[in-house]
Amino acid sequence: MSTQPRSNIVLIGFMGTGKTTVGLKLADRLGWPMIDTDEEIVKKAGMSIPELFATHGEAHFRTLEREVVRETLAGSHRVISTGGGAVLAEENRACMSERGFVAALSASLETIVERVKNDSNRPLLQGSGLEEKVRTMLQERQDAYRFADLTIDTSPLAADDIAEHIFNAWTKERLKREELSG
Ligand SMILES: Nc1ncnc2c1ncn2[C@@H]1O[C@H](COP(=O)(O)OP(=O)(O)OP(=O)(O)O)[C@@H](O)[C@H]1O
Ligand SMILES: O=C(O)C1=C[C@@H](O)[C@@H](O)[C@H](O)C1
Ligand SMILES: [Mg+2]
Repeated sequence: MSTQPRSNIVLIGFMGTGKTTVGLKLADRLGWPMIDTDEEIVKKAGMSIPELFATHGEAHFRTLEREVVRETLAGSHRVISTGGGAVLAEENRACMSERGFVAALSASLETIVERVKNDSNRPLLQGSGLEEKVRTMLQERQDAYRFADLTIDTSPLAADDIAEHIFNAWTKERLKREELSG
């Protein structure tokens, strides 16, 4: 891997917490490209995420996701917005921490339901009982997001302010690292 450690910013968090929306703003602020792992998977597979789940199953989706995480993090100076379940693989968490500054976006149950309820692009949330599905998955996954360098509750905040907050935290960490390395 490249000799530049942690030279990317990685956004993690549950579906609907705003990783794609905030990632675009942050990339704009930094003048870096923004890469969305879900979009890279769609390109690789040549089909949408719902089609991919329906045709090849979730396990195959997760295999492609691990490949895409590894490939995108091999680069530097990128904002990488990840799929909500990418953190479930230990291999992905290790790669994210090694290669990037990791910001976790969170949101209340009510906010998440409100943000995702009219979108049919998330196969794990289709069918009835959306609120119960989100509640269960949030509980199951809460520990997987804890390795982040920073966590922000996005429920009351505008995407621009979240991007600014991450930019400031990342700048602080970079200055500290530069000071330490002399
Ligand atoms: N801070 C915010 N305030 C209000 N609405 C927001 C905010 N962030 C995102 N949204 C809206 O919530 C919806 C989901 O956002 P987005 O697609 O960025 O989430 P995501 O974390 O990338 O989800 P996924 O894990 O499924 O890719 C979008 O309609 C977006 O416009
Ligand atoms: O939380 C998840 O497991 C997922 C989130 C989305 O971003 C997509 O990666 C896919 O729909 C699975
Ligand atoms: Mg997204």
